[in-house]
Amino acid sequence: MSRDPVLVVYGSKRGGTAEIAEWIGESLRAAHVPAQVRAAREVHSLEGFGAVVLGGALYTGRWHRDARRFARRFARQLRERPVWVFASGPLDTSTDDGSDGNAFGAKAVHKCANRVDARGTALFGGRLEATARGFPASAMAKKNAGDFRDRSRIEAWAKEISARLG
Ligand SMILES: Cc1cc2nc3c(=O)[nH]c(=O)nc-3n(C[C@H](O)[C@H](O)[C@H](O)COP(=O)(O)O)c2cc1C
Repeated sequence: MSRDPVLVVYGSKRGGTAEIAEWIGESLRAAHVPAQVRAAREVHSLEGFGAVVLGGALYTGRWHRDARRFARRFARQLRERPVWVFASGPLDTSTDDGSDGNAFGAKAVHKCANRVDARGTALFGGRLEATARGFPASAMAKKNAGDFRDRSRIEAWAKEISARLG
């Protein structure tokens, strides 16, 4: 097994995707794979990391800017390492079967994943709190608030990663 830690990085606006990244980090460590979790915009080098899991929230059909920038900035280094990509978005259970479901923006995520030769890409449900402030989130929250992140599915995905790194 590679001794270098896995870097789990995320772009998140309202914290839901950041928490998914933490769950992934915890699952990797539980499988004896060292992992560090960071906000994508705070990472300035991939040196010392053996693999990367890059995730971002979906907003208006786009992957979070920090995730896109990270993929662009480190494209070459990412292609030299095992990489997995995820996105969190739909406020429903449509991705629970492993498909892209109603994830508006999934295409852009797959495109980015291809560019960095990702070994796997997963789309997860999102979370929008009923108390979300600011427009249009507050208006959306009136109809679509809820937590659609399936933690056990996310942990199973992380376990697959640890098995492939092992
Ligand atoms: C204004 C707004 C736009 C959104 N646009 C999309 C979208 O285009 N596609 C999608 O799948 N989810 C969309 N969502 C759902 C978010 O991706 C979901 O709430 C996600 O969990 C947010 O992650 P974060 O808490 O890490 O910011 C949108 C949510 C809001 C509030």
